[in-house]
Amino acid sequence: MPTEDPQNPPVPNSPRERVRVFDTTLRDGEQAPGFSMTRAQKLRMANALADLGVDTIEAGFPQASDDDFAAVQAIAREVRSAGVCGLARCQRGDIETAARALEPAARGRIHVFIATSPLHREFKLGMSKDQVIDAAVAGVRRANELCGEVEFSAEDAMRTEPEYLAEVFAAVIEAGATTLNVPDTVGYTTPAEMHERIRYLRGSVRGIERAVISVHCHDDLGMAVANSLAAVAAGARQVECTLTGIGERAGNAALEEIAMALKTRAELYGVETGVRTPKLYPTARLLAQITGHTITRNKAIVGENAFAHESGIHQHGMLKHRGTYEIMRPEDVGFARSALVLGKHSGRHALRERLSALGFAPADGELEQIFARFKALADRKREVFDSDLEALALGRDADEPGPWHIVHLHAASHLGGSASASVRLQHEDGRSANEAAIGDGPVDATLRAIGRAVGHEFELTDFQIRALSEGGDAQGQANLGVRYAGKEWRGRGVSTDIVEATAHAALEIANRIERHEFASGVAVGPAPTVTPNEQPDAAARAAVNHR
Ligand SMILES: CC(=O)SCCNC(=O)CCNC(=O)[C@H](O)C(C)(C)COP(=O)(O)OP(=O)(O)OC[C@H]1O[C@@H](n2cnc3c(N)ncnc32)[C@H](O)[C@@H]1OP(=O)(O)O
Ligand SMILES: CC(C)C(=O)C(=O)O
Ligand SMILES: [Mg+2]
Repeated sequence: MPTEDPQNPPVPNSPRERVRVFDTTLRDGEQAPGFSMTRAQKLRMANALADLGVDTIEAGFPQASDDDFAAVQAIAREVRSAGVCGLARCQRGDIETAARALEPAARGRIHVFIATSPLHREFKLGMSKDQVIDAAVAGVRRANELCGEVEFSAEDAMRTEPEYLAEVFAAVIEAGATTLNVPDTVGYTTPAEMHERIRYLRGSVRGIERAVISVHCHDDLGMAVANSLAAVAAGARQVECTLTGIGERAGNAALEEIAMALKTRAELYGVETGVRTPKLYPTARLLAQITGHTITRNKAIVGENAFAHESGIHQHGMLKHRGTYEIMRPEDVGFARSALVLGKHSGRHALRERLSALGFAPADGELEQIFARFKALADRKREVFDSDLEALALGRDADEPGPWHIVHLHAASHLGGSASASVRLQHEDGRSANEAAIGDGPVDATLRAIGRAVGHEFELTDFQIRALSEGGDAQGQANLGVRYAGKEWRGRGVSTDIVEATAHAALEIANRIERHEFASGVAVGPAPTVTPNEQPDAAARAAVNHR
């Protein structure tokens, strides 16, 4: 049975028990090489985490540096809807510094820790079992004098003798700790071991009913989330995690995976978190933007492929019933919709669906021809885009996209001033166009110049740059969305130069518009969202989008 917890009332109108989310993106996450954030970045991220609905934000280690102190203080001052926590060793200086940084917090928490395992006691700290208990108790007492909430962590708990760990926890509860954290500091444990350890602690620690049991898992063996969930199943009621799993070495348990596992398998765990899951994807994107580390495409929950399907058999299933290949709704984690990506693994069902969304309704024989050419093209390209499909449907060569081609492009930015671009375009009918424009940066100036050259006023609705490879000669892909004639049009361009990639993307859009306007009897402008064929169970149908 779960522990009765006076500090952790059930969510109103909900029969489920609440599991608190303790986010340590800004402390453990930031500790990883290459993930340091500035004070302003940490503050921005803290506000986003509070909006996401985490219960506590571990904002930093105030003793680490003046800037970390200032970051924790600024977050404590500004964030009101989540608790704010600072980490401290069992040393008076660390604890008093943390208390000062947390002074302005609406709900501050000092997180005191000391390692308890034999290896850490003997080789790192040079302390006996009794000395570690004395330091832990003194640290918690001092923190308790200075702050309303005290959490204690037994670093390397999962490699600590269970009976000794229970002794340490009993002592710190007596000293005033109200959250007891069980870290698997080096990601060594397994779900079965974790379950057994939490069960043991709940049954053997004196005073445990007065504290919340927390778990803090690392991912060295790829089991951080599984171990955290095992702890919850055994009665832990706080999980420590980071967005996208950033953290020491292989990282921490990923917040978004825990939140969605508890939500998706609620019948199994019988608990819930306060995480506003539709904010997961945008918040993860913000973190990636701040740290400069992009989210891996196949990452669970927030990766670009999490709701994308390229295989024909899966696409066919998705078009019939989303539940065939998706266990979560994309909108529940912040994606607009599922995506059916056309590539060499796709089949006729998805192809016909996409062609129809683009305004083409080929008869069966015609579809067979388009399908054969589509497969040949897909064998050569990584993905087949709308512009390629249009070319195939119109009987053009997809590798000869025209009618406009770029002959010359020059873009320059001027320090402290606006940027300029000039383009020369050549049309297949012999016309050429020279235009120049200024803009807020070379990309903007290039877009304006191309728009002028082809005679369209583009209203930019989306602009993203994605690295396709690494290194100095990395290829970048520009994805553009523009509104023209009341419709949304998308284009992509690839180059080692992002301005050039953007120019190719803009030209792709211009060419598509022109081809549509030229091709008689073809509806202009694709609807960006495609809903599958009418099904009896409308709620179970997928909303899918083709990229
Ligand atoms: C598992 C974890 O994630 S723990 C958190 C890890 N995070 C960090 O270390 C980031 C912030 N750290 C720092 O900025 C620095 O390490 C500081 C400012 C805290 C300390 O720097 P320094 O005083 O130069 O010590 P240094 O880091 O080299 O060594 C750690 C010292 O803390 C001691 N120590 C380590 N953990 C604890 C603890 N929980 N309680 C008390 N003392 C501890 C070590 O025994 C060592 O003591 P010594 O200097 O007397 O030998
Ligand atoms: C400070 C503690 C909780 C920690 O990060 C760990 O043990 O991994
Ligand atoms: Mg850690």
